[in-house]
Amino acid sequence: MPDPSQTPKLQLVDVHKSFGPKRVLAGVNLDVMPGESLVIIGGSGTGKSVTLKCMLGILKPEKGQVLIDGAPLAEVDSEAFLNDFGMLFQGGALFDSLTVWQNVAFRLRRKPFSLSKKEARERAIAKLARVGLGAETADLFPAELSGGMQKRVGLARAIATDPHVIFFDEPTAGLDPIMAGVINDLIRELVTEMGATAVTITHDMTTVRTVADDVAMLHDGLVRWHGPVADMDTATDPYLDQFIHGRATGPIAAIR
Ligand SMILES: Nc1ncnc2c1ncn2[C@@H]1O[C@H](COP(=O)(O)OP(=O)(O)OP(=O)(O)O)[C@@H](O)[C@H]1O
Repeated sequence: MPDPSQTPKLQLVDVHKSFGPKRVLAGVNLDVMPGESLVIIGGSGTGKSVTLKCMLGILKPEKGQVLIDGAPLAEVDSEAFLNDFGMLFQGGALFDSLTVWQNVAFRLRRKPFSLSKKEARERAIAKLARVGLGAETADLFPAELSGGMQKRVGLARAIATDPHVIFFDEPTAGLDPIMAGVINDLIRELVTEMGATAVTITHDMTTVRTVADDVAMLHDGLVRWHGPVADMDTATDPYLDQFIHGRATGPIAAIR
């Protein structure tokens, strides 16, 4: 379990982000402790992806700060930061023209890792094995794989460099419920065994229950509820209650 006296690995402090007149984040505060798995939930368009992009430095907040290990993201060596994180993209985002092992090893062949082709292939095959894919998949192309296998390859790529921070963007999108369960279990196992800090965005409640230590719910530009996953079901917040039970009626308007 994370130690609360530690400096958070990632912090959003009063983050504001608008697009023209559209205010998306209106003062978001979030701490993610080292080794913690935070899952961010919220309805469509509530700003989960925008929050993730602010954490990654892809979007710049107009106001507020993103801190990495207590230092402002703007002052962190961005290359070192980027080299220490892994990401599972929604839909896999594999390179069609590269084989499975080349996809997994993509960053390993580049600086600062700079593995030889032989070392990179060996590492890729080991990571594929970790996500349940045999060496026979290494030389296939992504188009030859099922959606679930592609997701596993995406996971192998996300962990290829043994990162300390991993982001999962809608990890079960497009998967059937059984495959979604397999991927959720695998994510939880990997995050625990690597001791990594993980941030997942999803609206899949099964992902929340499998992957989260802590849950943060975004609504109307703010963190509406943040707490341990074990407290989620007994929390009295009506917005959280409506969301986690998928009720059509409640404070969240069903038509947005
Ligand atoms: N680059 C952009 N330019 C203009 N508007 C944007 C941009 N990025 C996001 N938005 C708007 O910000 C709002 C929040 O979008 P975001 O993608 O973060 O939502 P989300 O919670 O991830 O939704 P979903 O669950 O549907 O993926 C949306 O209204 C979206 O249209």
